[in-house]
Amino acid sequence: MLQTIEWKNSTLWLLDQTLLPNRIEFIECHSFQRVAQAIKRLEVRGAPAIGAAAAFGLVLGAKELCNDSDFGTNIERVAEELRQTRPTAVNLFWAIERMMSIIHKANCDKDIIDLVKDLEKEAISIASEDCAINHKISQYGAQLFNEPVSVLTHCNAGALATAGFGTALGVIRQAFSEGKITRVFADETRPLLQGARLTAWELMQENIPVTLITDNMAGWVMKKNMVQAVIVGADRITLNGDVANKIGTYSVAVLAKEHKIPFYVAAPVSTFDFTMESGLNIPIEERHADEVAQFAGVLTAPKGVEVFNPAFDVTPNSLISAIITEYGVLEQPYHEAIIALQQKKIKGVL
Ligand SMILES: CSC[C@H]1O[C@H](OP(=O)(O)O)[C@H](O)[C@@H]1O
Repeated sequence: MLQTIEWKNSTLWLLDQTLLPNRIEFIECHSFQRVAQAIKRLEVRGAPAIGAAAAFGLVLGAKELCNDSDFGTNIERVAEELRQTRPTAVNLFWAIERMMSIIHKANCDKDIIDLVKDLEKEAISIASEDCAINHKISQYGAQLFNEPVSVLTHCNAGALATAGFGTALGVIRQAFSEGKITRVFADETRPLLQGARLTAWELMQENIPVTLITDNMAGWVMKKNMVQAVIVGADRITLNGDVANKIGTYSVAVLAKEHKIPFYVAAPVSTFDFTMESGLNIPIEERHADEVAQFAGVLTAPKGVEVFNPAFDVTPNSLISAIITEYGVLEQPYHEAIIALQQKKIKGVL
């Protein structure tokens, strides 16, 4: 499995996901600005992956500020520039907050060089923990399947979207290894085709049977009983269990309800926003019109046409059969289960 993110010799290497599946190239990041640019461009993407990338971006920023007389002020500027990259995935803010807490807890006379070493260790922990978390999510998720089934997934919530192994695709990998999932139907996921370019590619690397479909085929595939479950990732989950995920997820959830197919969400606790009651207030990133009106630089719509290009939508908790986390599977009523998760986190039990 290719490394989505690698910290080597104080340099962050990112697999350039905009070039997949045709080219495998890595971006060498020596500055936090280059990391911020990679997040904005989706050269690195996926909620856990952008959180880990931002954490290393902060390390790069701190190293640049080692001899800065106003380190405290300027590292905040680095954090803010990284926060501004993408608004929806809460993992980005969670990771930046976790890194900044290392700085805020350091006493004033701590040597900056030592502080940078602490930050580097924290970023490495965020990435390595994510891998372990993915495996826990995958084991819990695989237990939801008792007989061989085909599943549908949307976008890419795989190793490419995390620091390794994946959330929704992690469950698929684990369930496939146990003979419980026999085929995956991957929505191409317009406009940026994370399903066609990334999910189909990831699964084919491991000989997991995958059938690529266009987004508008999902309903018919369900109607024809070609899939028996849906599993997707998440970018932000609120206290009541509403889920923000790639645009088109809400439509898939409505179709799954109509066809009485279970709709599962797989996500680490770092994707939960414990400050937000419901999905009503989740900021939805809107991206450039060209992503919709062009393909590979070729106009596929009249020049100048008005475009609405939200990168995410929100699925209400009522459409979600279960939320799979590294601490187990949450079921309705989600508010109680998520508050309990929050209490354990506060007590340090998690
Ligand atoms: C485990 S990744 C979660 C999530 O992130 C993706 O969005 P993007 O490709 O724009 O970063 C997609 O919504 C995945 O499901």
